[in-house]
Amino acid sequence: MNAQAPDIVRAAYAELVVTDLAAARWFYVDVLGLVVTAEEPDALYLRAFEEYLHHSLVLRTGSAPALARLAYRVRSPREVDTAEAYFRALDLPTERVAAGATRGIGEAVRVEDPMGFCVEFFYEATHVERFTQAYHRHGGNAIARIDHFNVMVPDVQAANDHYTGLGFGVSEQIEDAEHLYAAWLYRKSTVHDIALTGGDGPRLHHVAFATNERHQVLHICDVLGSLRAEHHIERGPGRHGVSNAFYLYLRDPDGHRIEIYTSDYYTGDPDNPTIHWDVHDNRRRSYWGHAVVPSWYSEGSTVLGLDGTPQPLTSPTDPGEAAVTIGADGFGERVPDGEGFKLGHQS
Ligand SMILES: O=C1C=CC(S(=O)(=O)O)=CC1(O)O
Ligand SMILES: [Fe+2]
Repeated sequence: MNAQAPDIVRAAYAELVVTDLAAARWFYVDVLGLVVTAEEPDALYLRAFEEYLHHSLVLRTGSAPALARLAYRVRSPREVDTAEAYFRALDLPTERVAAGATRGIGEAVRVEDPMGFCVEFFYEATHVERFTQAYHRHGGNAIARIDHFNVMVPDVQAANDHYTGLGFGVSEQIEDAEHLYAAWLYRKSTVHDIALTGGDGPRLHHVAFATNERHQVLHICDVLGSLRAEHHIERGPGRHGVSNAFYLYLRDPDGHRIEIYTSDYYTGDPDNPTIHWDVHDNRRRSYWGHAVVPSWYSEGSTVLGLDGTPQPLTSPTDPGEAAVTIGADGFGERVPDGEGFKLGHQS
């Protein structure tokens, strides 16, 4: 009999390894405006304004940039036990960690999932002051909360199946008749808590934070411009096809990708339909047809396994999205309405 999947509430925090904590502090606190919950000589614990759990991002000093782990909150302490039983039944490397293994987080279970990511499941966490209406503290770039993780995997279908097995709904997919190129899956009532991007993996593609309004996304761009730090902007601002969100992608001083994201949509009804995008639809990733900078498809962060060592990469066996897409989000030639997609000439 299959073990019961844990009742996962949402994507809750990520721990990133950074090589220069002061530079990371400048980016995440001075530029993005995240709140410092706690600070140690080799670690920062950060949260966004609407968050009352201890943190949604841990930055820890290390010799090379990496994703240490992704963490999901579960619905009760008992669900931590359920998670442990579920992953042990899958015969995956699993360990129980005591409260305080991560400052501000209670007892948790950590697993190396089938894709090679270290993923933690917890319930108990220290509550701290919530600054939802502390408008005197918000900058024009106020970030509300963590929204989702995006990971790079060589087999999107297998990763999709792992997460649906954990009870995630599928909100959107990019596909053709032969292949699933990307997928977005959710537990909370938004478009996703986890997105799967095809490519060499396991790698972290990005961690995304949500703002409540588009002007806060735009203000981050203006702040970076005024600081002559515009090189941290990788892609956007723009409107996604998938998710319908208004987006901006940044690269932090170590190259970790951070998305700032707002205005996706509700997915909370049990019959929420999956949206299927044809891989040839140029609007799928940028609804206005803007080109997607090649680094957005090709670059990601190293991932540490449960033992803390970098995970080796595996390449996809099937052709990737950029290999099969005509136009690849570029300046395609407009085809008469109703005759398929705006197809362009791939450079
Ligand atoms: O959050 C996201 C929503 C949509 C997209 S995409 O570029 O529109 O596919 C990427 C993304 O996964 O970062
Ligand atoms: Fe995203």
